[in-house]
Amino acid sequence: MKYTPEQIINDPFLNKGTAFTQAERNQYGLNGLLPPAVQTLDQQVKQAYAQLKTKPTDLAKRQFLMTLFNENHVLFYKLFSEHINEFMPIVYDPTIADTIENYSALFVNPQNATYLSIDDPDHIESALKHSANGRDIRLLVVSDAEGILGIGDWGTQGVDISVGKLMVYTAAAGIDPSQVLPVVLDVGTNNEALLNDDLYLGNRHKRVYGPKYRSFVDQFVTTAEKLFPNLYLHFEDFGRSNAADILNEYKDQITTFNDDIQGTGIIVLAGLLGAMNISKQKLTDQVYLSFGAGTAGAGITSRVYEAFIEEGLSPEEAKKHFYLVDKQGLLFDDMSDLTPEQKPFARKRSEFANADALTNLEAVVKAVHPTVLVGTSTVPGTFTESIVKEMAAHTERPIIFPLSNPTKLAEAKADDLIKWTDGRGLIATGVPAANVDYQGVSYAIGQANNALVYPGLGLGTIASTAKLLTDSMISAAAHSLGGIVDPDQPGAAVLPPVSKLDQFSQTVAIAVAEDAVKHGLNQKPIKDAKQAVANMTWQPEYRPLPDSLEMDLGE
Ligand SMILES: NC(=O)c1ccc[n+]([C@@H]2O[C@H](COP(=O)([O-])OP(=O)(O)OC[C@H]3O[C@@H](n4cnc5c(N)ncnc54)[C@H](O)[C@@H]3O)[C@@H](O)[C@H]2O)c1
Ligand SMILES: O=C(O)C[C@H](O)C(=O)O
Ligand SMILES: [Mn+2]
Repeated sequence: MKYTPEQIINDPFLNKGTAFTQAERNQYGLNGLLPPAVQTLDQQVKQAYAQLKTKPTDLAKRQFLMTLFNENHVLFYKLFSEHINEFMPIVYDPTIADTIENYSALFVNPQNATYLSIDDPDHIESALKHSANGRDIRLLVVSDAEGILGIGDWGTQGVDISVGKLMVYTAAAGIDPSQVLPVVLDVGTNNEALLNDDLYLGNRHKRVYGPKYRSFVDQFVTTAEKLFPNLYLHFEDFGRSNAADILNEYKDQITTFNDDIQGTGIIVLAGLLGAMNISKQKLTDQVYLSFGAGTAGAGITSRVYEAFIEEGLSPEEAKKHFYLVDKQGLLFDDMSDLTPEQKPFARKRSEFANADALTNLEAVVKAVHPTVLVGTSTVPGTFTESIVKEMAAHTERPIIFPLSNPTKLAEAKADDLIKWTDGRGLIATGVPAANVDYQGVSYAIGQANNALVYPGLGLGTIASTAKLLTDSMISAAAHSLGGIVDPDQPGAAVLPPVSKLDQFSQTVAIAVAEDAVKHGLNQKPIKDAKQAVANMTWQPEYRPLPDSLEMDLGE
């Protein structure tokens, strides 16, 4: 394909805006298509940051940043990487939830995403091909948007979670933005508000389930694998009835990852290991209670359980440490509506004198005395003062992770948890939380969000050319985050700070790549996993336009 000068300026992968040098303006026919001044990338970054600062709300800031992204990827990522701590909550969770809820009304640009419709499976291949436009796609994030964060079903509007997750991959781990593709599978929506909204941009019918749905997903997976043979396929925010089934179907065949199940499992395990470093306790002495045992809750439980086994417990011994609470209360093995992921951790009624009364969190906390309480229930405010105080009465360092996103759905707020536990709580939240000052100590609150690990995990897996993503690689990722925080500092956080996300993403990536190579999963020869990760890491800086670029200067 030949480019016209205009097309270069309008292609976010090529555009440098005012940073095109005079020589480039001469070569590519850009004279007069830009203001005369030639700026450096740093000058552009400063100017864009100043403009961002004039925006009154986080949503307005996000829209400004997305406009920048649509115009110029290098500038967007340079700006993002210089302000990672400040921009994460704007580009990603929690502000991303607002943009998903308002996607159709705010729509201006498809942002190089691919929109696949269950009503039009014949166009899966051409749509993926045309979106990739000849790019070497190595990483694809796909969502069917049935379970966006904790806000439910958002149909086509969920495309923004694929876009947003990919932005974090690049900002955190330096995945080349020209090698990624965000995809939404529009299989309908059960969100009545969307179905009745004139502006809604997705398919206007109920969500399709069953064989037709699965065959659509399969057609998508097969086609994507065919078109992009070196693909790392990331699934995000699928519903509870599909997420684990889909992962189980493909995880032993292709390099694939479910963020809500596996990514969340890694970050929570890493947070628990961080908590153990602080409390000097043993992981295998903990009593673990999951409140909300859906995709994330069951995924985390399974990962932490595996860690107990790795530390030497037998499966029977390990299982005794885990309790799942869902809508029914404590999950018992005689319940007819357990998911396959819940079943292994369901308890026997005979273990309790008052089993039939264990239908709410408070009763279960009283009965089992958890030392770890993880919330993935989507029900805000459920870690109440009396529940937390009851838990804290029976353990020296209560570990409490209210993880439901976005902010409005969190089971508790960090400052309340610090107060209610008299500063003894080891707390992490799903969205960023400010330090909590309590009785002369400043408590740093870790962010137990899968965004702290999925970028490094993906980079390490892709760089190592691993043919599968294994439990061993996942475990390596979870164990790699130790040693960054000083656990003996008063008020230390259980996880490293987001401000260092770009640094520790490299640490995670190297640990994952080394594990893959150690187990012979690499498809291409790799001498040095660390070097392979470094070679794969993209930097936001202007490069010469490709030699292969052919110009149509109309002369
Ligand atoms: N921090 C993170 O990295 C992270 C990662 C994944 C998910 N999450 C959050 O976890 C939450 C759940 O996500 P998911 O993908 O597991 O959703 P899901 O729908 O698969 O699971 C939610 C579970 O909570 C249960 N639940 C609903 N009401 C309840 C109640 N009153 N009491 C007890 N349980 C109840 C549901 O029955 C379901 O099993 C979301 O808010 C999501 O944002 C956070
Ligand atoms: O998207 C996030 O912020 C984390 C997680 O994947 C979620 O679904 O909540
Ligand atoms: Mn998610």
